[in-house]
Amino acid sequence: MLRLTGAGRRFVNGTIAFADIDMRIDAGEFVVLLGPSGCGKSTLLRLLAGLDVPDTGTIVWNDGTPPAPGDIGFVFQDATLLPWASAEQNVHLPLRLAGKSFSETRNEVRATIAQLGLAGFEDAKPASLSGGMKMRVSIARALVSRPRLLLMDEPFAALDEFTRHRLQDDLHALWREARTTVVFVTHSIYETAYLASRILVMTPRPGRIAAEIPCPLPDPADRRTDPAYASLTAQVTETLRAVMPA
Ligand SMILES: Nc1ncnc2c1ncn2[C@@H]1O[C@H](COP(=O)(O)OP(=O)(O)OP(=O)(O)O)[C@@H](O)[C@H]1O
Repeated sequence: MLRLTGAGRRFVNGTIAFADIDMRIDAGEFVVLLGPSGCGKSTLLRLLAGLDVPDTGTIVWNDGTPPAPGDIGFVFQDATLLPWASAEQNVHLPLRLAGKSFSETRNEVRATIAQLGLAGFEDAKPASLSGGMKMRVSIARALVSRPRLLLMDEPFAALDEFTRHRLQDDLHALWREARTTVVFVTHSIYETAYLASRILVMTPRPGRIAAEIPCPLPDPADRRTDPAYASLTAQVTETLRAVMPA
């Protein structure tokens, strides 16, 4: 889908977020960027979203043109919902910004809400939803325009462990079904091993891709108890230990 070559980003204050990043994202992958705080993961996602540009290097899209608005969905750590709008209105927002009325997109909006397990909560305002439900609305909003690329920046970091597991399960099931290309940023080794089809490990700032770990795990109903999952988390832990400075 895309390739970054020698990409670097240096801010005006001199901070080098990342340097010499070579990476490719293939269509249908679930790529997890795993790295310590401040290694430039969010900046890298912003670059993939077209919200920022590299100072050095290039980003090349396979079909020659950067994706149009609507081709990329973005989910942040905070659900960033409009507090005065219902779940349904929040999910409709990107379609509204693309000039599509609610009446012409009602079916897509409601189907996406149902896909995220929120049928019956269409009229609920964010204040009446739990943290996990708000994040579900946020993911539905990112998916409603059927993006080619879904970028997720630590979306589950603020959730409790139970809610986090359920959202990981549901996201993984959605990905298995639709095979939307996902780039997911996290600090969590367990989350990485559970979700990824390929892991890119980043070093502390300036971030570099220090290791790549393919994840040939099967798609079991419960990956968490699979011995292959345990050995993958051990492999990721060992890789982190090897690439992090002492
Ligand atoms: N606009 C900016 N101007 C200057 N420095 C910035 C700017 N944006 C980010 N940085 C710095 O660049 C580095 C990388 O930031 P970024 O948010 O990409 O890291 P991250 O790996 O996503 O961190 P975290 O995991 O804590 O969210 C950090 O040191 C940050 O303080």
